[in-house]
Amino acid sequence: MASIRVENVEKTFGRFKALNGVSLEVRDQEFVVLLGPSGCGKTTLLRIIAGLEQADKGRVWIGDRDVTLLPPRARRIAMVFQNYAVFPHLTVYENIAFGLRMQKVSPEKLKANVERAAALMHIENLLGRYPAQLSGGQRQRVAVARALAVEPEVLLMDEPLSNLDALLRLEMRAELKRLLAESRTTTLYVTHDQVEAMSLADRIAVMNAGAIVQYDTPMRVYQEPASVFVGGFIGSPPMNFLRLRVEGQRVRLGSLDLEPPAEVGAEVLLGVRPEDLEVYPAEQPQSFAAQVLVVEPLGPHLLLTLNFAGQAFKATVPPDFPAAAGQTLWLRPQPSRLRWLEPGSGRAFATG
Ligand SMILES: Nc1ncnc2c1ncn2[C@@H]1O[C@H](COP(=O)(O)OP(=O)(O)OP(=O)(O)O)[C@@H](O)[C@H]1O
Repeated sequence: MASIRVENVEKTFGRFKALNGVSLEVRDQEFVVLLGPSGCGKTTLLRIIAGLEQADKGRVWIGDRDVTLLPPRARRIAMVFQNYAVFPHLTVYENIAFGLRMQKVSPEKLKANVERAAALMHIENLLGRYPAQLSGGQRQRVAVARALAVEPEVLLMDEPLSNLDALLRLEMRAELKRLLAESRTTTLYVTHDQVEAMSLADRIAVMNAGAIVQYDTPMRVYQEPASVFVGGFIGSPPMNFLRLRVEGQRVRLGSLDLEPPAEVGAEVLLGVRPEDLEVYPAEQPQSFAAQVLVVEPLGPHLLLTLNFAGQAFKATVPPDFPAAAGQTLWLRPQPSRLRWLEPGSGRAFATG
């Protein structure tokens, strides 16, 4: 097992800059998720680490080895792809053994590694079957077992759950979390699914337009997004951003009198998550009024869309909360959960 270090990697396709000076460090045994919208460069970064793509600039280390110029097979990595390509004409055993046969390991080691990887993925009883006789989730586990069988120093995974239907995907997510925790392999995992990223990662590297825009634990990324982009990309519904005027270093929001960071200009964005707004049917001290535009019953809660001074935002309330379109409600944000951001750049102000 080993750490991964990427330093200042750039990659251009024609005139399109897919990676714009990316640096990233994944600690030994850490599980890091690369998260971002389609086209932001996640797969390109993973392929550069795997050696399937050459960077224009920058370096890649695995452990203390500079692998920048090494071919994929010399990097001691294993990859699991979206379409996980298990070979249909080979049994589960032979699928898992595939990489080991390529490496020409001894028959004893081959058998031991296949059995260990199969046990880790809990598919010992399926070794004699062919892929056509497996469920999607089982095939997925064969692909992960095959990757782990070669004892890679790092495991690279590119959207490994995206071919599964929604329910199986949910099940496999928890399975994978448990199984990979047992294997303790350093893992870099690509997804555009923010819930998957939150669920699996020790740390999330959020990417946008060829750059890493925040790298932190899931809870920090969720509660303290570095920008409007991150707050909007993570969380469903996303974080609300209210544009407010600053007067005499204060921001008035209904009867709330807030102190923004010292560096603010004439306007500021106030970021607050829907679940961090307390909602009341009658006027309260330290609150602001808003009109209900839409009520959506979602089961565990009602999702409200409200209007404050021409700006729409969301809040959640318990399912039995009396809310109807057209009504006025009063909202009080939890002070510790407020986020101040700069309207021009969308960046969060540093908090103390
Ligand atoms: N071989 C290539 N030739 C030209 N452009 C490419 C090539 N590979 C990737 N790109 C472009 O580089 C950008 C980043 O692609 P990449 O596959 O890394 O994105 P991604 O974040 O993984 O997206 P997705 O989630 O859709 O897979 C995209 O705009 C893509 O079209």
